[in-house]
Amino acid sequence: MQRKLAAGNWKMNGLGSSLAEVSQLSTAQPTKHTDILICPPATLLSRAGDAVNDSQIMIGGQDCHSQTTGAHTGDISAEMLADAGATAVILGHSERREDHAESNANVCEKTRAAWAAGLTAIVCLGESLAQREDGSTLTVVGEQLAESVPDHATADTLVVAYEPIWAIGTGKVPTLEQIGEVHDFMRAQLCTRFGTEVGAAIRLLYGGSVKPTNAPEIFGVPNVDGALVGGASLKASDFQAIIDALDAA
Ligand SMILES: O=C(CO)COP(=O)(O)O
Repeated sequence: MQRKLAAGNWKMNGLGSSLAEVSQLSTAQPTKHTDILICPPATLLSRAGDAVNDSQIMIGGQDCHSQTTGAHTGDISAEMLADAGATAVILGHSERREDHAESNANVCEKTRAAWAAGLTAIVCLGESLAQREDGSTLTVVGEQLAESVPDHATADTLVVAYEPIWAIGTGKVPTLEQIGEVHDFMRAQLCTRFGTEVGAAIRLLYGGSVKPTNAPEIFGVPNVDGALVGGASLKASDFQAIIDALDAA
């Protein structure tokens, strides 16, 4: 059985003092079938790597450039993330798509760069509130999935995160039926494109206001293989409760 994944996206939060939260997580009992990933800001990557110690916790980036080196002031390549100890990178988060005008094509190029550096790409998708309300959720998600993910994905190199934009940081969560509908749809699309074996094994994360209180029911939805957690990943006790709920699901 494919392992589940609890991924924490710290976004633009965290100073050296925040590493105490990572150290706290690193002392927990090993999970049975759940991988744990923390994606701190780039400034903390190598120190977070030190703080996870020899625990099972992995470290990831929040974005990478599509090129390996060059004149791109302020950007970070996938190779640099790997060099700093990352094993994965979040790509195409809605905040990147919005703040930096990232298109599906950009995300696709970045995913190729991540793979070339040996990183697992966590490709994010999700509809806006207007798109949810006008009934175009599956069209939008289907197009993002088709265009943001390059050919030749495998279960080791690709994770897909469904994050409805209107659920991020708002405390609003789709109904379990709505989450299930999108996850079933993404699963079917991945199976059609990459074959049943690969498509069934690619992990599908839900993200958007996941908290210790709602995690158990969300993890009970078929085709939800984990979570991409923002705010609740900043506090070790909250993130640990989400990890525990996933490991028990
Ligand atoms: O954007 C998210 C994770 O990438 C979700 O953020 P919140 O968990 O804070 O809603």
